[in-house]
Amino acid sequence: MAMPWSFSLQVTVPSLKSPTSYNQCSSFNTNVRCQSANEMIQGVEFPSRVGFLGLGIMGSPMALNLLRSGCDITVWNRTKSKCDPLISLGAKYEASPAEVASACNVTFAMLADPESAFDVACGPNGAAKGMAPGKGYVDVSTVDCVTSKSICKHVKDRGGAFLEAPVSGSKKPAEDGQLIFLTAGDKPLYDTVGPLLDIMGKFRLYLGEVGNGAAMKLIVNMIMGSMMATFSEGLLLSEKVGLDPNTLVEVISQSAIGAPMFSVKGPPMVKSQYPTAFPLKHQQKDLRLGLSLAESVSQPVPIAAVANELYKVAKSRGLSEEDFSAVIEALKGS
Ligand SMILES: NC(=O)C1=CN([C@@H]2O[C@H](COP(=O)(O)OP(=O)(O)OC[C@H]3O[C@@H](n4cnc5c(N)ncnc54)[C@H](OP(=O)(O)O)[C@@H]3O)[C@@H](O)[C@H]2O)C=CC1
Ligand SMILES: O=CC(=O)O
Repeated sequence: MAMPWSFSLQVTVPSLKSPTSYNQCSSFNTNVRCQSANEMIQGVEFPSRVGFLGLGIMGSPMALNLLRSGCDITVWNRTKSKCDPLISLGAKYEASPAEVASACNVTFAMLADPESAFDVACGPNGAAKGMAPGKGYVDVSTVDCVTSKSICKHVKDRGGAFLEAPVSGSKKPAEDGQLIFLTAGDKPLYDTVGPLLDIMGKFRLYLGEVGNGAAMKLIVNMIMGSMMATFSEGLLLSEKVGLDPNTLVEVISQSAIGAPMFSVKGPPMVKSQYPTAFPLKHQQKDLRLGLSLAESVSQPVPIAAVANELYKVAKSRGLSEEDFSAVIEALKGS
């Protein structure tokens, strides 16, 4: 049975998994759905109006992919100018999160941190004010479990449904619709927004109670932050002992510890280049939240704790807005 916040469009939805299919979408009229020759999904149920709050590095391409696939999108961002490219492609605009939520059946939020996610959802003009029975709120920001549960409560107090759905994957996966969604919360809402998650991502997981998605995301990023820190040490050590760090990257890529992160970030790191995909300040935030999660269950995480200190040093050296791979700079100069 269709949930109250959805309706059946009975249309053909494109697979947006390759940049080629983006290029085939020449019209951004929200009534027109682009079609790709392969991987068509028939009769998909979409929420009729979709809101998107937070158009930073991640939110912008995610909202763009929804727009390009024909969703009726309404956007809001604290810095309004970031809405303009989407508005010029056919997105609607509302002046506050509350107004977006009020105008839409389902509203996504992609905010920087727990404070901004809470404020945008539950502040004076927050999305919760626009929630009502039959509406859904999907928070895709990386936050801690306590914040997520608190946002959930505010949404539910207004009669809405809530799903936390933090993503794994960075700027490029967001652009390519290749994100991984780690969701938890109201299952009917998960089922309703599934087709939207499939436009933005390649894989989704439903983990049950609110807090489980946030915890999974923080654990993944705690590991990632530690991996990047030790990779940085290895690159610098290889250079100091007279080895070519690019050769180290190559060796790692062929070995059991090979990971796309090392192959993609390694070569620019060797050249001291850190084009921002995942801001260092967000990686440090995730380590901080991961440590707090570990503390809450008395789990020792000494490696992550040391890695966190390194990111704090990098931040103090003015590297917050650089890519998190710039953490290597914190190890230089001795
Ligand atoms: N970049 C990445 O690779 C990934 C990031 N994430 C997570 O996704 C989230 C967003 O990341 P990303 O897009 O990179 O971050 P950005 O810093 O690019 O964007 C942050 C967004 O939050 C908004 N914001 C910040 N503070 C406030 C506030 N006080 N009130 C209202 N809005 C605010 C910004 O608005 P404004 O434009 O006005 O500053 C912007 O829209 C973070 O939680 C991050 O950890 C998850 C996976 C990958
Ligand atoms: O949160 C960052 C990511 O790359 O995932």
